[in-house]
Amino acid sequence: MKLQNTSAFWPGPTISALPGYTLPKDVKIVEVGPRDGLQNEKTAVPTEVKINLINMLSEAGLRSIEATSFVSPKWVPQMSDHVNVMQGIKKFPNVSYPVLAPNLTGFQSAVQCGAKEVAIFGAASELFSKKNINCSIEESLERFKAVTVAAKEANIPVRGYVSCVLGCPYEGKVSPSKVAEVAHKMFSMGCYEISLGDTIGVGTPGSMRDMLCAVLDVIPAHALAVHCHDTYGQALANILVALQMGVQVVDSSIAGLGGCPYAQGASGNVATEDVVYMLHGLGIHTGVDLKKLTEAGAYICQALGRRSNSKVSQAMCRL
Ligand SMILES: CC(C)(COP(=O)([O-])OP(=O)([O-])OC[C@H]1O[C@@H](n2cnc3c(N)ncnc32)[C@H](O)[C@@H]1OP(=O)([O-])[O-])[C@@H](O)C(=O)NCCC(=O)NCCSC(=O)C[C@@](C)(O)CC(=O)[O-]
Repeated sequence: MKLQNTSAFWPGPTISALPGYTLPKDVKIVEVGPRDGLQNEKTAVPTEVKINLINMLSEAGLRSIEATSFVSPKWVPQMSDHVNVMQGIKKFPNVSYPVLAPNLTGFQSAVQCGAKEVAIFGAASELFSKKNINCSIEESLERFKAVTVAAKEANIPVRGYVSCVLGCPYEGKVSPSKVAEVAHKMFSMGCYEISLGDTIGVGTPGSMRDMLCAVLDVIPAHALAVHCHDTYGQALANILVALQMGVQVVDSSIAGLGGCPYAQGASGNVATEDVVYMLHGLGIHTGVDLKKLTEAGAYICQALGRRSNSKVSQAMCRL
């Protein structure tokens, strides 16, 4: 696979923030491909491929790369090689390699393997919480409390996800006030950042704005991230609205890989290549090298035997 026209992006004029907000000059991308991108793959992806991918993503200048999950192998078999992944990757200085930990068991195993950051993951929808982590929202918050207490003692930063912020595969509409309530509880227990997940990619710029309005009443913009799946092709538009409301952290997945095993029909996250192209085009700094990023995307697509979901990669590579 030969890369073509890898410098073919044209920075354009930037845009304004929405009234009352500030557009960020620098955006941190949290690369979730090795975890969210691969967790739903039906056949086992070789551990060596996962390690190579993470190393290539580190080389590309990403500052945060979610490496794996310390969840039950019965629930998500694809992540059962978490120990070998964590021990096999090169740990670049100034790069964080967070891992998912749903409970104290997961947290303890993660720390034993050298994890320096963990992420807990809750939901704004009762039914999704039950399907995904086998407990109610209230019970999940109890488990998360135990993780945040242990993490504080171990000096490990904790990121918090709230899923289904713009809709749930089982309950449909989710109210912005419920998202704000769960996000605030997780923030109050010590999460340094709350990532707001449009798990099934049903949001549109208006619903993103309304949800963020509610959350920004209780959590400052600098402690928020957006995590948009691209099922209906709305992810970049939704991210743009979030940027215009001051959000400085965007989750994305190399080559647009992914989907949640407990959200049938949901497609992958927005592609990292497409987010980087948009941000650089707006004059927003990411520290990411787009050429190296597309090479990482080409590598994983070749290993999985599939075409990239990234429009930018498709444009840059003759596949
Ligand atoms: C939360 C549990 C573990 C509860 O699962 P459970 O079955 O209710 O757990 P349990 O506490 O009853 O224990 C049952 C067995 O699991 C073991 N166990 C208990 N905990 C662990 C652990 N951490 N790691 C390994 N093993 C564990 C435990 O030791 C026991 O073993 P046994 O005695 O039967 O041999 C399960 O539901 C689970 O693993 N769920 C994970 C689901 C998942 O990973 N979903 C995808 C990630 S979320 C996502 O993608 C959304 C996101 C984050 O990207 C944002 C967005 O897009 O919205």
